[in-house]
Amino acid sequence: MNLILLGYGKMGKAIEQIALRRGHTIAARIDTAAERDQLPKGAGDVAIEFTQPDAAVDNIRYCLRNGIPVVSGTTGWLQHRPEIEQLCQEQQGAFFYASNYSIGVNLFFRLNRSLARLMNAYPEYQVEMEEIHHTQKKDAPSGTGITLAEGLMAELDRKTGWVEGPTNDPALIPILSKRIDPVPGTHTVAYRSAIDDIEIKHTAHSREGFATGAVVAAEWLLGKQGAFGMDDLLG
Ligand SMILES: NC(=O)C1=CN([C@@H]2O[C@H](COP(=O)(O)OP(=O)(O)OC[C@H]3O[C@@H](n4cnc5c(N)ncnc54)[C@H](OP(=O)(O)O)[C@@H]3O)[C@@H](O)[C@H]2O)C=CC1
Ligand SMILES: O=C(O)C1=N[C@H](C(=O)O)C[C@H](O)C1
Repeated sequence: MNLILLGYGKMGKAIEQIALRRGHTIAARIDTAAERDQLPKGAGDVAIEFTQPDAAVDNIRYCLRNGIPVVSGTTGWLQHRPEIEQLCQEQQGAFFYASNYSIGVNLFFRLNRSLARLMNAYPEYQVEMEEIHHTQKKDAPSGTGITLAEGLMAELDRKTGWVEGPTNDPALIPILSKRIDPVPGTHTVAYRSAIDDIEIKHTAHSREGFATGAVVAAEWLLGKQGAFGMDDLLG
């Protein structure tokens, strides 16, 4: 495949390394909307979009309107997801999104939901979450943290929402965000009682897992039509 990298920052560069290793080529490395708008028609087979919260929606719209299948990993814009999915349908386009592309985190998402189902029977445990990332991260809480909270809300009857920071509201899941260099991404879900604590934790050692997952998603998306996520890819 010939890949358009929309966003050539930390993730764009990590994705380039993995893509080249897997035999793909790079059609363009884009860091601004102006550069993107100068792309010739048919410049690449798939775009991989890792930019920033205020740029993602415009980039994804551009791809869908120009018939470019797009894999996005940018976090912090998902309030616009229904609009993007509608545009994808109207344009008969191809769109793939994951808040986290690493296999390990996607296993962790499933473990989180299973543990939450189990904990319905044990109301004496209070659940809380922590996410730690490098200081350049623009959004908080992390997209992965929000996906974990949504998993808890879907399975744990006593939780109806989440909040950033501590809370005394028993219906809300507190998510604590810490920014420490050079952490690529660490997420913990903890159940605490007066007697003991149970914690599950995912620690990324580098960006390799995120980048590999994004390239695999691009390979998988080529030739498909619709809006997809990691559960479609992993089965
Ligand atoms: N889903 C997942 O698995 C993962 C998601 N992420 C998410 O991916 C995003 C990017 O992360 P990261 O690479 O670390 O961030 P960086 O800040 O390192 O890179 C972002 C890049 O996007 C560029 N950019 C800014 N605006 C535009 C635009 N309009 N069009 C094209 N490019 C643009 C920036 O250029 P400039 O610096 O010149 O402004 C920069 O090079 C974040 O939202 C992060 O949360 C990160 C890791 C994994
Ligand atoms: O900004 C990052 O770096 C990361 N962002 C994603 C998120 O917000 O969950 C995924 C990963 O944790 C790294």
